[in-house]
Amino acid sequence: MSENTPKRITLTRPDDWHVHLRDGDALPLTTKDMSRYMGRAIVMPNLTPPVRTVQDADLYRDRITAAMSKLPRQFEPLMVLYLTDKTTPEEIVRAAKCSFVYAAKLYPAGATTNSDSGVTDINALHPVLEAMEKHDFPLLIHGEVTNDSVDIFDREKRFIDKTLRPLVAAFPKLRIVLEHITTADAADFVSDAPANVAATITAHHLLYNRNHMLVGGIRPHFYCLPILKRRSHQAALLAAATSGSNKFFLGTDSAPHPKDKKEAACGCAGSYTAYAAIEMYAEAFERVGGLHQLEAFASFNGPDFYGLPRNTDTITLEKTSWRAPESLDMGGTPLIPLRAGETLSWSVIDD
Ligand SMILES: NC(=O)N[C@@H](CC(=O)O)C(=O)O
Ligand SMILES: [Zn+2]
Ligand SMILES: [Zn+2]
Repeated sequence: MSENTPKRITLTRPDDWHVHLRDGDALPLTTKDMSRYMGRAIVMPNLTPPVRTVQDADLYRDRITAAMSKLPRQFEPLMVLYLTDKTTPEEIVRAAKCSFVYAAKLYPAGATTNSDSGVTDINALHPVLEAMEKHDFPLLIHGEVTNDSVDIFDREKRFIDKTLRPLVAAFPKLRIVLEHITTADAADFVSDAPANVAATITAHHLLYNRNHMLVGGIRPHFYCLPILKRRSHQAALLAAATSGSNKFFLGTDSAPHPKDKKEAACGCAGSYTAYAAIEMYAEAFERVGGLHQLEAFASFNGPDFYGLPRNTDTITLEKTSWRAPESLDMGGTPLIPLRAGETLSWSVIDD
């Protein structure tokens, strides 16, 4: 940390371009945490059953809005369709024309939490991708192959080589966000790709590597997909996020699972960070002397890529430490957030 690190920074209000709000009893907590200072949130559609149609998205958006109605401030939920083998080009056209669906998400079937209804053959999806390209409707991707034979630490790189590179070549105008990137390979691929290809990066992949998850005991709350990689990949992600490139932006991938589903013999993938997201990003950026790049990453690059206006008001962060809660209440079920009980060094203060 350099001596002239600021103790207080004011940023244009950020947005979260990748979050799991879940549904039902989870919504009071997830919408409360998201509403503290985020302007907008790209709401991931991997519910059970998933958000497959504009009508599903409309109803889900109503449930989110209802959960938010008692909160002191609101954020705007930007809805996303979940692509399946049965998605039609007509549904894409409907989504592109409606005012509240902003993208469609590709989950390779079996790649992550609630991806069972995902896409089994991307080649069969070509008519849908053509419609997306034609209507300038962004494609968001969970970029991992699912073959049993591919090592879990190699699944992102393999997806880039096997699927993403050909996809970008076949649909040169399609806007693509490679979500929650975790490797130097992904950072390099996105940096070198044309301007219509971008990536989100989570706070946890900037702050941690696989040693944090596995050395001295197995820590299930660090288990998320794509899995934390080795330290050199973490360094590459930090370099990309703080590089000043407009291709990288904030997406927390905050993904709550009940405590007993994480601390289990076969625990779920996903880490909950939304309660302290910008605070954790500030810590990561500060660690590499990149705080001056935080505003572009958190507040400019996302809306610019999606073709939406930047937020016009601001939030202020102060270097004041606070203790993260040991546990949160997700609709009557305990949820252990990432960093539970630990000290966080940045706070968001009211203007
Ligand atoms: N990231 C995760 O580990 N989990 C996410 C799904 C996802 O974003 O892949 C979830 O929904 O729990
Ligand atoms: Zn994912
Ligand atoms: Zn996610």
